[in-house]
Amino acid sequence: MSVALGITRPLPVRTIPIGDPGNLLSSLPSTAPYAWIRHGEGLAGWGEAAKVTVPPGPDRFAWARKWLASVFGDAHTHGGIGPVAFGTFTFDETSPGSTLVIPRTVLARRGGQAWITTIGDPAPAEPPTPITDPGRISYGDGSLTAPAWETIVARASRRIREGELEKVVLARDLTATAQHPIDVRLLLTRLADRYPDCYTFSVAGLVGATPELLIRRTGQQIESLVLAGTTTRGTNPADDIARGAALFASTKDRHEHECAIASVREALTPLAARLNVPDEPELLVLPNLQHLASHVTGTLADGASVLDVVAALHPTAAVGGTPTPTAIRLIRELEGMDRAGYAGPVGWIDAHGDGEWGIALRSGIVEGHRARLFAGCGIMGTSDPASELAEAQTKFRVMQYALEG
Ligand SMILES: C=C(O[C@H]1C=CC=C(C(=O)O)[C@@H]1O)C(=O)O
Repeated sequence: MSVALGITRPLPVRTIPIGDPGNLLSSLPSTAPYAWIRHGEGLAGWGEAAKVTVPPGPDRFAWARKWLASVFGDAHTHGGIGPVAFGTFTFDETSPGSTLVIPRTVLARRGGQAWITTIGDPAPAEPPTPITDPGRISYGDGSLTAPAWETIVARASRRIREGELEKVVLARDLTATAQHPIDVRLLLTRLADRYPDCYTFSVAGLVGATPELLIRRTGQQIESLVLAGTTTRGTNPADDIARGAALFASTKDRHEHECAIASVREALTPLAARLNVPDEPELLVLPNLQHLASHVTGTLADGASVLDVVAALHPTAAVGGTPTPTAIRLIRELEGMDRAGYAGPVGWIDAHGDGEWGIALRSGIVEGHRARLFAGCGIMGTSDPASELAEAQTKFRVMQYALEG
């Protein structure tokens, strides 16, 4: 565990409204950029006023909350977006690497208004260095080859048919090696341009564009976008519509989605004074895929922070399975890898306990010349391993596009 950087408490914070800052990403430095962007709004941060590695274990979210309370103190802001912590939590509570960072500078835009928050003496404004290209990218298998992954999908599917569990989400990883160091800002720019409906993020080396909002808290209001059930885009508009309709009609995908919804409903019910879960999913159409999606809204019963809600929700059956403990055991048994931050909560929290956290899908861990990319699929008793592999390959394309353009 490390608490960096001798910060004074309360934090010497200053938030000021500013004019249009343009593209938030264009202010980021190449080293350790922090970002959370959707439709050009969100946060870009740099510098580290405080940073901590959260110890693994069942109490990690409570530990993180305590740390945040001690660092934020009463650094509240009135109006605008003040100091925030960006965070990434590993998928598996026993895995190391969950991290919280309070950047020294945060540029924020919400509802067309913008603010800059600085902690301590503002760092001298250095013009960001030009974004660089990583050159040629070569890929390799991660923990399992494609055929070996198909084998574990078949095994999981059989275990489901035998009645051990209802659903499990299995993932695999690919390694990417670039000719030159990978500039995270290039990945962010490509992702934000191509996937404006997704949350493009960069937190402590974990980079991606996720369509899945685990939870947003704004005061007492909460929102979640639950995704599970996937098909590809069509080759023409009629084909696109036909594939979407087939997804809606697919018993396998509807059941897969219902598992994810049930896990979210179960986690939120004890925390909510009011909860609205739609009876039917909608279709979320992304540039590469279509998902069954349910927009869940509610009001919190008491002062739970966004991180308390994250703690209650993670892992949903969109990334774990049903029942959760059996699915987690099967994931540990079959995948043969540490998911690290992939499929874990990623996002930000402010000093009031508001914030937005996604599930870190369509993502990779980037370091120097190398990246480790992840993709997974919900496996049911009727899953066809070859189709699940094809779905995972399409999901990898998001980060492959970010790397290659
Ligand atoms: C696990 C992933 O996606 C999840 C979210 C949406 C749809 C999913 C599916 O249809 O399998 C997955 O549950 C991933 O993108 O790596």
